[in-house]
Amino acid sequence: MSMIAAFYGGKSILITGATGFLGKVLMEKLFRTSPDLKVIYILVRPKAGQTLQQRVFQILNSKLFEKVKEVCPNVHEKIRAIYADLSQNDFAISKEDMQELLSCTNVIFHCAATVRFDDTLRHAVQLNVTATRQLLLMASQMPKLEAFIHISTAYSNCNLKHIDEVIYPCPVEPKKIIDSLEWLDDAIIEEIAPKLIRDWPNIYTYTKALGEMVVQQESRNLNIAIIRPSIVGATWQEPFPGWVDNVNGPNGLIIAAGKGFLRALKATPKAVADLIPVDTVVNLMLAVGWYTAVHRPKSTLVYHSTSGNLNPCNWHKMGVQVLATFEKIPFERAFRRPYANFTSNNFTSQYWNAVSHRAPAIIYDCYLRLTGRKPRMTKLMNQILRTVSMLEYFINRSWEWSTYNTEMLMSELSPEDQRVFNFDVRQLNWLEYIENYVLGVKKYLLKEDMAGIPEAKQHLKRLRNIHYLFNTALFLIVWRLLIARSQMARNVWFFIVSFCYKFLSYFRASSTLKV
Ligand SMILES: CCCCCCCCCCCCCCCCCCCCCC(=O)SCCNC(=O)CCNC(=O)[C@H](O)C(C)(C)COP(=O)(O)OP(=O)(O)OC[C@H]1O[C@@H](n2cnc3c(N)ncnc32)[C@H](O)[C@@H]1OP(=O)(O)O
Ligand SMILES: NC(=O)C1=CN([C@@H]2O[C@H](COP(=O)(O)OP(=O)(O)OC[C@H]3O[C@@H](n4cnc5c(N)ncnc54)[C@H](OP(=O)(O)O)[C@@H]3O)[C@@H](O)[C@H]2O)C=CC1
Repeated sequence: MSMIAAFYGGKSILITGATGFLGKVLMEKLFRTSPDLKVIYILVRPKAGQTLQQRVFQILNSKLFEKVKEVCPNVHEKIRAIYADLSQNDFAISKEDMQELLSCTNVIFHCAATVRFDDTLRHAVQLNVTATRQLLLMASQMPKLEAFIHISTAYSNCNLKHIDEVIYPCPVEPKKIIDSLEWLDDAIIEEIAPKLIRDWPNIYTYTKALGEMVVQQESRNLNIAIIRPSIVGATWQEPFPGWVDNVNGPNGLIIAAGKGFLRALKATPKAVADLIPVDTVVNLMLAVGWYTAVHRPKSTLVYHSTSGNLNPCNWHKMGVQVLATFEKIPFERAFRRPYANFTSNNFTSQYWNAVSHRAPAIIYDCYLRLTGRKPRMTKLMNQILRTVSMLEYFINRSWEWSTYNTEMLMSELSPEDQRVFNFDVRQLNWLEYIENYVLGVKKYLLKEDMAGIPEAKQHLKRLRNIHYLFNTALFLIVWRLLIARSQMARNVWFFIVSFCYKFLSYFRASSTLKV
């Protein structure tokens, strides 16, 4: 019997960010392993014209939840969506809902955040710092609360090289920042933002670091733990391999590479690619929830959910495997044949951007214009290159994250829990994982049918022929121009032609002698 699964039985669990990538996998696992849990409260806002109920319905009817419905047929009754906007005061939760949350919640998983690297400082602080403080205040009024699990990121201290499982202080107190944002106007805030974030690469990682400080300062006598995942990737095993549902992080790049838009990347091939499967993170979250509630550690423990120090993979190995998978399982209607050129050199990277990215986009847009269609490739390419530039910081460096607490927790689990809530990344086979990942991107993100693979392969063959034809034509044009304008080129041309002629004559003569 799993102790962790039993712990969540009969519990009321509050999840923020349940409609996000991590949140959905967390809910799925909870329902599947503890179908006797009492209720999961999720704080949701209406979005993209959908009401809360429609959003919940869509999630529960997705492929991700197929297994849950077998184990927990009344899952619809066990999920209670509460209207909330985390960027508002008191989260805009109604009095009745707030009362229910305060009196019933046993465990909180705080996943909600803005993960955009380019968000405004005001919005990122509201979501990643102020909302965390507000939730902690709520938690302090919950008599039945047993554990508060805060999800941060392994990159919250990416201005350091070696990162321990401790909370590091930020140069400016979060409270001072929250207070000043109340009276400063947006223009001034954006002006001071670069000075505040100092050596953090973006507002996201900086505000996540502030969020951790808030957790430390406002923890009161709550049982709190912080989990820091690195780059969260598709599912490894559960509920099935390769599940993904957004274009963040590696996913967007895999699409761009598979469709042949992105063929070169400014990345350090030997830098560690610290990906962690989302189900591994979720298993750790559930184990930490149990451990924090049952063992009540004296201080706030931080757990790293990273792969680099236990089972490292580098960007080169990852790129090679991604490309190998594209060979077997190509994406449909590719723009060019997939190719991966990793370079850490600035000049080479600029060169590849011009030759491999911008030039083909411009040429294709000219073709669209000439055929009376609206040009779109340059815009798309600019968008991809902008995204790549935002991710570059993370693919050109390696970090060392210590994992003492995570390993300690692993050793505390029973063999059954180690199996059901496996977060031992040492067992991960990267090649298999990456293949399933690419397949998952094709199936669940691009919604491409496997039956289209032969046609996709044919399309790639056509692209290869066009590529050869284009290169040959280009070579001939350049050569013709050179011959017309340069004596040296004419001499070289004369030399080659006479050499070929002599060679052919010799060949013909020797074959005549043999006869
Ligand atoms: C050479 C070839 C190589 C081949 C081999 C490849 C091997 C594999 C290599 C793997 C390398 C991995 C490196 C990962 C490093 C991650 C580090 C993370 C570290 C921290 C982790 C964390 O702790 S935490 C989560 C991370 N947090 C994000 O990762 C958000 C980032 N991101 C944004 O901060 C915004 O994204 C940003 C960028 C501002 C743009 O912002 P933006 O406004 O310009 O664009 P948007 O994102 O809004 O997208 C506008 C619309 O384009 C749609 N779209 C976007 N990309 C699309 C696409 N590729 N295909 C189709 N559609 C796409 C999208 O769906 C929207 O569509 P719609 O408007 O309809 O919704
Ligand atoms: N994905 C990754 O690579 C990593 C993620 N993390 C952390 O994990 C956590 C979850 O990330 P992930 O699932 O990937 O992110 P997503 O962007 O997929 O999900 C974010 C969630 O936060 C919710 N949210 C955002 N703003 C509000 C708001 N104003 N009111 C209510 N809810 C809001 C979103 O709701 P809605 O659907 O309405 O937008 C969504 O459910 C975050 O804390 C992130 O920092 C850490 C390391 C890596």
